[in-house]
Amino acid sequence: MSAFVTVPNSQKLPVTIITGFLGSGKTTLLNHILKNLEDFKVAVLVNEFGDINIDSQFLIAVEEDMIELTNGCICCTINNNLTDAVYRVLERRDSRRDGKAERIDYLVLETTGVADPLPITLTFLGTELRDLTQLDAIITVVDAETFDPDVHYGSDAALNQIIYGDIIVLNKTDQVSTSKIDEVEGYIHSLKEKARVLRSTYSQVPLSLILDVQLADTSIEQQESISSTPSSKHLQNDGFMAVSFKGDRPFAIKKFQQFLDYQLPDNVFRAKGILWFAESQKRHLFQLSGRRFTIDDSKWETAPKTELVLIGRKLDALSLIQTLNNCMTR
Ligand SMILES: Nc1nc2c(ncn2[C@@H]2O[C@H](COP(=O)(O)OP(=O)(O)OP(=O)(O)O)[C@@H](O)[C@H]2O)c(=O)[nH]1
Repeated sequence: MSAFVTVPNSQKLPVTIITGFLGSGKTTLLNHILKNLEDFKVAVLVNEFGDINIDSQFLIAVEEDMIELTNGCICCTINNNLTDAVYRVLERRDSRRDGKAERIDYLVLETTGVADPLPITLTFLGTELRDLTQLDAIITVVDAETFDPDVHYGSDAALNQIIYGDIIVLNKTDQVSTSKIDEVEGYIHSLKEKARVLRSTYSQVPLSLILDVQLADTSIEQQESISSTPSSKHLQNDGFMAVSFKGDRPFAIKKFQQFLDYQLPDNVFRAKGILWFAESQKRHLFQLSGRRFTIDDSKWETAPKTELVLIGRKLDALSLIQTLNNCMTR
């Protein structure tokens, strides 16, 4: 690491952090950026919560924990140590194994929905990464549909996501009335008076408003006392937990439907995964956020299997896994 020397601003790697509560639309925003950032080569850092990496299902080739995306950009998992992951990207930009330096123009980091952005921000502003990277902005995606002050005020991470967001993307506006959108925007302004709010559906915001905007408040580092030193080694989860389920037999559709209708505990805020149903030849991508879920079909590229992650507070992991086991065909 000490091989790096201080570099001029223009050579620092610009960094955008995407944060936001569970299921708000962060990966959707990341995909929007990757699809529309022509002529830029982006490195993406993803920090999945739970031990099954669902978000990387849209990725193609894997080289160690660095992944080449379909559009030539690269993606790297954080695996609990953010600083190391950033250095892996910087080292790759500096020189690759074949001796050729690689062009990387931008770094986008997607946090988990339960991450407090402050320690992550301080990792960029309060360590030697400050000399190698340029924090551009923290973008916070807020779900206009499931935004609930009780949940948000009960979670330091969720509150800090809004308070430290330089830009707030108020997403899923297709799911709610204008008055609810106004109400949520009112809450956001009550937490952060001068918040810049962009309303969106499917996180479709103009990239010129969110990237290379130089909005990051670099004084955060001075404002925060030494007591909140960057905990980049262990990203904290604010009381949330993830339960992972893998099934090597298919689910019976009816049983899984019953699970969703009657057995899914209220403290599950978010679930996502790949589902294998006995009654279908297809691979089903399952997304649940709040009480709403979607299932999209695609073709199996691998042997069929079920992989599901459920995220919430105080989950009874054993009972959830037992219930899901019972959804599988005998
Ligand atoms: N109706 C609607 N659905 C949306 C919108 N934006 C995202 N979604 C859906 O909401 C679900 C969650 O979106 P993601 O982008 O995966 O959310 P996330 O914030 O990355 O989720 P986690 O990282 O698991 O916390 C997916 O099924 C998306 O397709 C929107 O504006 N409207």
